[in-house]
Amino acid sequence: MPLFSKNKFPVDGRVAVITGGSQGMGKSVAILLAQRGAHVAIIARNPAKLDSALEEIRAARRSAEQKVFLYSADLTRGGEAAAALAAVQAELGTPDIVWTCAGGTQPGYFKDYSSAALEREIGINYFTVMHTAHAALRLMTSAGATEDGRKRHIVFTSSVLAFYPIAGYNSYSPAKAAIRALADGLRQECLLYDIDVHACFPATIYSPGFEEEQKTKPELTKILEGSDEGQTPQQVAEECLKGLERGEALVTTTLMGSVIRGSAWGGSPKGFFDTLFAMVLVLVWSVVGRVVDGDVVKYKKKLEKEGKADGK
Ligand SMILES: NC(=O)C1=CN([C@@H]2O[C@H](COP(=O)(O)OP(=O)(O)OC[C@H]3O[C@@H](n4cnc5c(N)ncnc54)[C@H](OP(=O)(O)O)[C@@H]3O)[C@@H](O)[C@H]2O)C=CC1
Ligand SMILES: CCCCCCCCCCCCCCCC(=O)[C@@H](N)CO
Repeated sequence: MPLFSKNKFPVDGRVAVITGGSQGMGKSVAILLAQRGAHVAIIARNPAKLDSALEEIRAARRSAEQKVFLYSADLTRGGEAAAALAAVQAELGTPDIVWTCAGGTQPGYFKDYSSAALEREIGINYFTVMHTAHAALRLMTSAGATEDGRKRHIVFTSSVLAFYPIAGYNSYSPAKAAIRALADGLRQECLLYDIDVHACFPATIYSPGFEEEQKTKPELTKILEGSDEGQTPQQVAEECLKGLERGEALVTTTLMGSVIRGSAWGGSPKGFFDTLFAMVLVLVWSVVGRVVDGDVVKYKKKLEKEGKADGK
């Protein structure tokens, strides 16, 4: 292996926990890590979906020595997250990698949600991540350093919407932005413990969750995200892993994702080209932001012609 390509995210022989590992991106991440030699535990609510995913993960293993495990829990509750991770520790050992993929949204116009629905979206997209990270960090820190001296990792799954929130996702993007903030702050704090913290920022993933989204997604939102080609869950898992292997703190999975992130780096760790990108994009966005807002105004005028209020 060339000198400068040292893998910063080895998974071989390590214990990896994936929340939301029963379908979509989470299942693809679990399969990919099993193919690379990890012991894999998945956590989600629905036991039947967990069962069938675990069979696929078991079949993907490189060797029969690799252990697999599932645990059904609602991670919006702190107690269940702690119990789930304790069960993984008892079965497979202290987690070396905890990767949160649980999340999801029912897109819509903000005013149309009930207050309870808005709270549910924050629960699914932020509380699950917060509780999982909290429980993981407690286990990891009380277990002390790893035997082989390799770092442990906490990986979050956010969305490009954390950097550029668009109309129709306002129940969801704020939680994804909160994940980005947690990743940056916790990364700094975890320098104390030799634990790396990362966040991944996919754009459209053609997952079962995405199929559900399409049922309530406003036409305007479909127009705004129309330029995004989308990726399969497998592609997203592979791109995330590549970024993690390069040692990136914030990982994007497409060029468009890097472009959107380029305008929003703030104090997050970045490389040389990322810095150049950021300098250029601050200028580019003064045009792009206006163009995209212009699309919304165009859509409004179209609706007015048709005598409709907001496209519904
Ligand atoms: N699809 C997309 O276009 C994009 C998605 N993302 C993000 O990527 C991640 C994966 O998305 P996607 O592949 O679409 O996922 P899916 O919506 O297809 O699957 C979501 C997974 O999370 C689990 N889950 C949901 N709620 C909870 C909960 N309260 N406790 C425990 N597990 C839970 C689900 O299982 P169960 O229901 O049984 O609990 C399922 O395994 C999400 O965080 C999503 O927000 C980011 C960018 C784009
Ligand atoms: C120069 C810059 C050009 C930028 C143009 C703007 C394009 C916006 C694309 C937004 C894509 C939204 C993906 C949503 C992913 C997601 O998280 C949901 N599907 C929820 O799961």
